[in-house]
Amino acid sequence: MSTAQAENPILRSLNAAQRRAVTSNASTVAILAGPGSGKTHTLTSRVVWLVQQTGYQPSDIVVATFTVKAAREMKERIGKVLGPECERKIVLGTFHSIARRYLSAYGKHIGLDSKFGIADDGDSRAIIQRICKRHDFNIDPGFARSWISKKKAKGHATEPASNKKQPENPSLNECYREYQEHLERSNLLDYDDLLVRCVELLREYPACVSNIQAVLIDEYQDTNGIQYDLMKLFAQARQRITIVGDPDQSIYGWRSAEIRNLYRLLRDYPETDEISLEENYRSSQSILDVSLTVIQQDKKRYQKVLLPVHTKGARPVLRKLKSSAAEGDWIVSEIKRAVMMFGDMLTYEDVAILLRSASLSRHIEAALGKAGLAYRMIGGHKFYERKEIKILLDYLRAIYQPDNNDAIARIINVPRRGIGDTTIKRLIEEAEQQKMSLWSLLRKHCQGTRKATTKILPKMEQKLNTELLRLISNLQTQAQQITENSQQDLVSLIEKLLSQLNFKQYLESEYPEDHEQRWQSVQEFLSLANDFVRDSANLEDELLPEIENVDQVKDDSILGRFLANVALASDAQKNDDGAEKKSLITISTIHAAKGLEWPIVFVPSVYAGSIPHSRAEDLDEERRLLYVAMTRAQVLLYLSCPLYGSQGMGTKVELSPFVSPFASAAFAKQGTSFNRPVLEVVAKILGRDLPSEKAIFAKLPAMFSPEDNLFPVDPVDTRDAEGLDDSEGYRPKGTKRQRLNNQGYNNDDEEAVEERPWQKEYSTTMEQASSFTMASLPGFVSAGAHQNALSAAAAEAEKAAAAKKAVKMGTTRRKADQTSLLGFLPAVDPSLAKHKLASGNALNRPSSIKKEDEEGGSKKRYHCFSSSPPRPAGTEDVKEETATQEASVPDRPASSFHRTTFVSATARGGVRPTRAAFSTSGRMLKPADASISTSTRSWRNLSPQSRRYIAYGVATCLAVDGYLVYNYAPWIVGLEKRD
Ligand SMILES: Nc1ncnc2c1ncn2[C@@H]1O[C@H](COP(=O)(O)OP(=O)(O)OP(=O)(O)O)[C@@H](O)[C@H]1O
Repeated sequence: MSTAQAENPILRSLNAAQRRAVTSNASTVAILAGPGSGKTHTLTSRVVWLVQQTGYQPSDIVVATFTVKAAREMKERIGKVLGPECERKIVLGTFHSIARRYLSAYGKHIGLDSKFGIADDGDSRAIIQRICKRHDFNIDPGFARSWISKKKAKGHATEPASNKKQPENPSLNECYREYQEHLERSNLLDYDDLLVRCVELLREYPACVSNIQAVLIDEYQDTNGIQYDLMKLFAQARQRITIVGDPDQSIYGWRSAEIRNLYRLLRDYPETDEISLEENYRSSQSILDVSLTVIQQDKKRYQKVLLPVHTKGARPVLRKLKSSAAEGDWIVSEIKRAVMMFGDMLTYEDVAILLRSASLSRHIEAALGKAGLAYRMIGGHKFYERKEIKILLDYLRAIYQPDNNDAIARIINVPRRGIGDTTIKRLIEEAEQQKMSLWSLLRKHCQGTRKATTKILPKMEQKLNTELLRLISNLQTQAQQITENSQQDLVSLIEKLLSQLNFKQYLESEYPEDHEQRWQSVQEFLSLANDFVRDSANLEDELLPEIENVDQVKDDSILGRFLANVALASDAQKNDDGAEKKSLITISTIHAAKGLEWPIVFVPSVYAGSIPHSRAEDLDEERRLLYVAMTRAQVLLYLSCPLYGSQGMGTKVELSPFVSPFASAAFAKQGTSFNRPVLEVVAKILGRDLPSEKAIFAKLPAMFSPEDNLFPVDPVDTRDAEGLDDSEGYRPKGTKRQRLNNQGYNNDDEEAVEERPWQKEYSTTMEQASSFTMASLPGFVSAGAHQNALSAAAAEAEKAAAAKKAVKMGTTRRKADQTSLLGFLPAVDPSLAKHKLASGNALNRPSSIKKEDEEGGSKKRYHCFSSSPPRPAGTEDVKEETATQEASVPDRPASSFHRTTFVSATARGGVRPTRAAFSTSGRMLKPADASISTSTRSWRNLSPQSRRYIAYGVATCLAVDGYLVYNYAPWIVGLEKRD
């Protein structure tokens, strides 16, 4: 390296190979390297180098990334070095967003109306579904959708019929043709069209990219055929291309990503300067070792070196849990433990939970919600997919582009205008048959200029005319004014729309149970629109550079740009950039986590059927997915596997074959002890300051367990042995738990406990997250919202229980407002009763405190051990218990079942009593209301089986109610006899 290079600040943070890549003079540079080796870092530095040292104009550089999030991060990094002015000028974004900008500016040269809209996935699916139904095609609409998409991705979009290879089902071609016609009529482009039409544009009108000096592509291994063509076409003027990629991280095969593109590049550009980066800067050595063990099972892969720069660090964990619900609870407890034990050094922001599929989020979300931990989701459904927001967006789409049939169809009867689904369907069909837009058809109907084949009653016509057509036409005028008159803005347009629709009242009548939350979302939508107006006030930022003699359309409609921004923001959550940024745990699909990193990563549900996925065609790609997930971790990596899958206790699962061969050798069975040496290594890898022991201990809450010992390490399937039923703490509405009498319960009508119709706590998954999303953080789900959902579900369950009780009065002596604890039973793992806490590894005391003790100073109890007091000898119940071998539940006054560890928070050394009172009929009492305890039978008179059930019920109540929240592990709970 020359002295000039050594002094250059861009190069100072790079190793030799990275520097070579950044400064290479070759036209084509291919950087192929493993995860965490600094590929993105190098690519960003090369952009800076090309601007600062080579003298390229920022607007002559195109940088394509794979996700919106990655684009934003790269922009930020570049902005920090080159300044915001330069950052804005670089054409940087996803392939789709770059294509949209070019099509909007130059699309007229290929006959495209610059006011085109974007059909998102939902729109495409709906259109295809209608076509299949209309023609009675014997094809699955989902399959047709992906068939069409694949075809377009492979670059055959413009001539579907010319494909030599006949499709298995000829209806597919017909469906494709109609679908395409429909999009054209509605002036819509779907995601694939954006790329296809951009290829067409750049081929037919190369002048529009004649200024491009360099094209840089991140995550190259996931580009597909059409993206490869685009890359080449963008670079056609100077042929300068830099790509970074890793074949081991190719995970988008299902989206037609072509790993072969790597070989194509080397073939098409034989002079390519190939550079490999061999040092991993991200992860600890043990995380890297275990990740490499996973990927090296693929013998066909392209071998490359990847060496850790960091020390070993904590051993990755592979934890087995009884059920998916227990897995969620364990993840929560482990997150809390890590955050607490690292003091302020780690926050919830440092934690990611990466899922093979979005539907696996349900148990995790439930556990986080129960614990009150806020989180954000990436890769699931988003803010813009909430019902109320979709309605507003459809109105805005209709205003911007009334020929958008789908948007019009969705709002014809929203708010209700008495037009039924059948009429709407007929109208759409009529419009499609007449090859005219729905909007034109409706106008003709209402103006009486068309003899309708579809009958609409005159009353409906009038409503349509006054409520929909006039509204849209008026707002169109206003939208036009926004463009012409800067005084009018997008927000006021939306406000007018809201008032004309009486949207607040509409939400109140349509969604009486959660209209307030929905109205809050609407407010949030307004503030997003406001932010958009503010951020894109300068239209120049959006424009491509002027090229001599090349005509460019200036997309000056802020509404159009706002809608495009919404459509293309599908894989990004807008971060809250407000002053008080909350520390949020991230839940993400593995796909959406590509290119990102977190200090702590959890990969739940590592079982066959989940990863590899049961429907996956390419096992190697599934292995690469797991590899991508594992290599996102910097210092702590946790894999977990329940005994039963997320479908419930009926689906026993096996550990993933990708880890089972070396599970015991490579992984720890439970979370590491966070002792000082471990903390120090973590601090060193992350380059953060480690708080003092004293500072950490001062913040530890009472009853806090410093070890990962709240869940059995080897859970046993006690289902059959215990005769418990097989749910996981929730069951579908209407199904009944087995009566305890059948289980040998004391056959007395007092204990003939009636069912509580316990509902599952959460119906949300990442796919249906909209109803649980917190208004103040777009796309983020608040724990509060979950709590509300939980309370609502519980209230409903209570009501149903009371109603049922009214019918069955006499079967139980519980009062109407009392609920059976038995509803909670199966959520508690019976095997825990036999669980022994690990010896040793108790929490270390801060050295200063030890010293104080030794010197006879004030005796602060920083930790203590409790164990069960000796049993009262010779009592009747002890005998009974011995006789029946039911030793799992003690029959003595309140105490712990097992020895356990806890920490006192008070200087007085007091520990909150670990006991709970309850009435025999099942009502759990908190200490505060102990005086109203009305137990009619003594504990002693219950059978051991009954006691055990009640014990578990109480234990779970504690967890659910949040009482003794740090101590909710069931075996810590004591029982108190009350007569
Ligand atoms: N030379 C370097 N010195 C120190 N840290 C580095 C260096 N190069 C990269 N890093 C750091 O390593 C981490 C990983 O870098 P980066 O995200 O660029 O890797 P990557 O190869 O793109 O990873 P992946 O393929 O997994 O997305 C980042 O935190 C980055 O700041």
